[in-house]
Amino acid sequence: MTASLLQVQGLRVQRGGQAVLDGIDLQLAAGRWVSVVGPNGAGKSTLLQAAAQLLPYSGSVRWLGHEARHWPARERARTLSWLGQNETGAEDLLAFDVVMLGRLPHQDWLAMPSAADLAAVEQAMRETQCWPWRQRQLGELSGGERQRVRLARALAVQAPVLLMDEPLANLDPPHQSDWLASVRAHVGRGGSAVTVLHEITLALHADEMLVVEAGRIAHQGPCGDAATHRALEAVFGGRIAVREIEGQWVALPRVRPGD
Ligand SMILES: Nc1ncnc2c1ncn2[C@@H]1O[C@H](COP(=O)(O)OP(=O)(O)OP(=O)(O)O)[C@@H](O)[C@H]1O
Repeated sequence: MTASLLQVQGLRVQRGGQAVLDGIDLQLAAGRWVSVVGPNGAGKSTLLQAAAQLLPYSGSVRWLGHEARHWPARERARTLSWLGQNETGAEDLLAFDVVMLGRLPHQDWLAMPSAADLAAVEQAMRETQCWPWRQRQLGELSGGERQRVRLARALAVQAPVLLMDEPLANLDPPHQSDWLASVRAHVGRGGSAVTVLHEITLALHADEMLVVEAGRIAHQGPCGDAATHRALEAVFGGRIAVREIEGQWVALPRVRPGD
């Protein structure tokens, strides 16, 4: 039997006095990559943030069998690695120190980084190709370079679960491909990943897709399924068409629905 990654029941989240999510039920299996897609404002980030315990909610969220509310924070932080959308801050920290923040859940209070911490940071910075500028301040780096440092921070946690909201923001195509390879390798080692993506063609490389629309899960299914492609086209008002090109699923823009 496949292990459960996430079980959500009756998830309800209010923002600005409005119910943004109102009674979401969801089950995800472990050892897979799930991409979360949908129009602006649909509630994708809210879903990920509430599941990660970063927003107040009502209902039940269980990760790997743990009721998330009662899960000790340190254990949770070692298990769920979080990368938020448009993160800012830490601009005056060296890139190396930003990535080392990913090791906090493994470190004792005021302890020096261990050999394992240093190795994890170097490995993550090499994986996202930001090791050469480890001694530069985050604020001196370009948007894509900063994002690679933040990705390295998330990878340095060496958590079994990656939760990433818009991880490809500002990344050029080669680094987007490198990110795909990182996530695939993570899942190949038995890890799980849940990622919000606007790059639909890249999101179609995942194992499974959650299509979110107006605060509800409009569809959940394998990325290669025709039903998933129909749901995707519908949720974007027919403004994309999913086609197979050279063995890959690709989302083509449509100027007008039906073109
Ligand atoms: N801090 C906030 N205060 C009030 N309302 C908010 C807040 N953040 C988001 N919302 C609202 O919650 C709804 C869902 O927002 P959310 O960020 O989850 O959408 P999203 O699907 O991730 O969108 P996008 O694709 O634009 O990132 C939107 O209507 C948004 O306006």
